[in-house]
Amino acid sequence: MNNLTSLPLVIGLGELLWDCFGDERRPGGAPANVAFQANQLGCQGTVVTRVGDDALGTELLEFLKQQQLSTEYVQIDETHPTGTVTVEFSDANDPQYTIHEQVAWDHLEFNDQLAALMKQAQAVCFGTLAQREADSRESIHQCLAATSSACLVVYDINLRQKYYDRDWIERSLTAAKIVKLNQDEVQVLSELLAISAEDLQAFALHLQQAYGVDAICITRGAEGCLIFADDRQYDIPGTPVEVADAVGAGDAFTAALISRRLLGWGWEQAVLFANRVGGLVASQAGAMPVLRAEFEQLSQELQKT
Ligand SMILES: Nc1ncnc2c1ncn2[C@@H]1O[C@H](COP(=O)(O)OP(=O)(O)O)[C@@H](O)[C@H]1O
Ligand SMILES: O=C(O)C(=O)C[C@H](O)[C@H](O)COP(=O)(O)O
Repeated sequence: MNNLTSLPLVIGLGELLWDCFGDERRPGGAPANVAFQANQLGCQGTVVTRVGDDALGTELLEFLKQQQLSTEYVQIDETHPTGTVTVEFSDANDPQYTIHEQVAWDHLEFNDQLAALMKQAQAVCFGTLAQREADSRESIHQCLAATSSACLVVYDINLRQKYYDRDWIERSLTAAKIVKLNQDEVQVLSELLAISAEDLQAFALHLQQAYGVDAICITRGAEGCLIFADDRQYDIPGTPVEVADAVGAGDAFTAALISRRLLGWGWEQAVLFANRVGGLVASQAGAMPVLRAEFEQLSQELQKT
C-alpha cells in the first residue's frame, strides 16, 4: 500500500454508488460517504469497494481522483454493473432509498492487498446493506478480522428495504466498538432482537453488554443525537439548519465522530462536533458536498470551548 501520509487511515468498507435524484445523480453509498468526509476532516479516508467495468464506474473513479481519494482499493467487476440507488423523499422530507440489485459492490473479493490495508487502519466503518450478498458479507468480515486490536471498528447499521437479517446484524454488532443507528433503526432493531426500546438507556446498555460494544450513538435528525459511552449519556440537541436534503447527514456525523475520537477528543466535544457536521451536510445537496473549510472552522471553534 502507498501510505504517503501520516494522517489516520479511515476505511469506508462497502458500497460506493450513484444516488439518483430524478434526472440528477450524485456519488453516494454510506461507507464511501464516511471515507469521503473523513478525508475532509483531517484523516486519510479510503474506500474499499467494487464498481462495474462501465461508464458509471469510470465516472466514480474519476470523482475519487478529483477529490484526492485513493482508487487503489476499488475493485473492477467485469460482470456486474456499478451500483445505483433511486432516492425519493417522503412528505416529511426524509430520504427513501430503492437500492438496485446484483451490482458490483455485492461482490467484493477479499485478498492479500486488502488484508495489508486493514492491518494499517486506525478506523473502519461498515454497514448492513453491503452484506446482503454472501460474497461481500464474507469479504467484509474477513477485512474486519484483519484489523489490529487498536482499530476503531464502527458499525453504522443503515437498514435499507428488506436487506437485513438478524444473524448478519448480530455478527456485525459483535465485531463493532461503536454502533451508530437512527431512531427508525432503533425500532426495527428492538423488534428484531426482542429488546425493549421504551427506555433508550436500557436499550443501549443491553447492546453494549450483549455484544461487547463500547459506544452506542442514536441520531435523531433535526433533534440531534443521544450517545451512550463510558457509563455516561450525552443528549445533544440539534442545531437548526435549512435542509437541502438529509442524504449523507448520518454518514458525515459518523465520519466526524471517528475523526475527532482518533485525534483524542473526549466524547462530549466529539459528539458536539459530529452533530454540527451532520447538520452542515443536511444543509447541502447530496451525500458528498465539499465542506473542508467549514469543517475546519467549526473544529477550531469547538476546540476553544
Ligand atoms: N434537519 C436537520 N437539522 C439539523 N441537524 C440535522 C438535521 N438532519 C440531520 N442532522 C444532523 O445529522 C445527524 C444525523 O442525521 P440523521 O438523519 O439522524 O441520520 P441518518 O442519515 O443516519 O438517518 C443528526 O444527529 C444531526 O446531528
Ligand atoms: O449506501 C446506502 O445505504 C445508500 O442508500 C446511499 C446513500 O448515499 C446513503 O445511505 C446515505 O446515508 P445516510 O447518511 O444514512 O443518509
